[in-house]
Amino acid sequence: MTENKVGFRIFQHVNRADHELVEAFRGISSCCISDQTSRMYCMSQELHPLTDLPLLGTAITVNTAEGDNLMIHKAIDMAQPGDVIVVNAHGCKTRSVVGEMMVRHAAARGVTGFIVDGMTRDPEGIRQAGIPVFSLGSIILGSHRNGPGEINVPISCGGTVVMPGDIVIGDTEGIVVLRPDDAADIVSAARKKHEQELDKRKKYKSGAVSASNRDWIDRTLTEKNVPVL
Ligand SMILES: O=C([O-])CC(=O)C(=O)O
Ligand SMILES: [Mg+2]
Repeated sequence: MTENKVGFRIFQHVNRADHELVEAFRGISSCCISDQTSRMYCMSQELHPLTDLPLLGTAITVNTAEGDNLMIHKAIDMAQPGDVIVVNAHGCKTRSVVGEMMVRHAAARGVTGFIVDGMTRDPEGIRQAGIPVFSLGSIILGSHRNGPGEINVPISCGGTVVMPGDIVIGDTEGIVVLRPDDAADIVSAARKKHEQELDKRKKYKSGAVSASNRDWIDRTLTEKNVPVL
């Protein structure tokens, strides 16, 4: 029998979404992507963006003990360019688990963002570090470095399941998580919606009163027998 290491172990292999598929989402707003998932694959808005940079990449997942970042440090060293480090820190608000130096080190290794369901610190330094970071907030207290924790297991982050290799897309609106197998079905519809919105924006700016078809409103009200008194 092998020694039981459940809760304190590292999986190295990640089935990352194809680079081209990931890149196909670049520039599309997270809202337009979310709308193509029946609005079912978003993280909680409690995860705040510390920067206004867009986030895009494949997930490396970390399940870490409250207030401990040993496994996050290890994940930074294991990450490949294009990875986003997604951390379940169990919503712990009494201690940070990621700070500026970690973010800068990760960015230098090609990591494209962090999502931390827990606290970060050094908010100003993180804003200057050049990659997007989302967290529950900032706190001065630093992290322990003892474990336990796990790398590259399915995790919960922002109330959503994240699997290693998933596509994560974020901006100031929020964060969407996509299984690679679902992503191809979503991308063209999401881009179409995004482009329609850009077009409508132009029309509204130029003074067009009705840039979109409004028929559905009265149709729905009629279907529901809503009296207009
Ligand atoms: O050292 C840590 O654990 C967190 C931190 O403050 C940094 O990375 O700058
Ligand atoms: Mg620091």
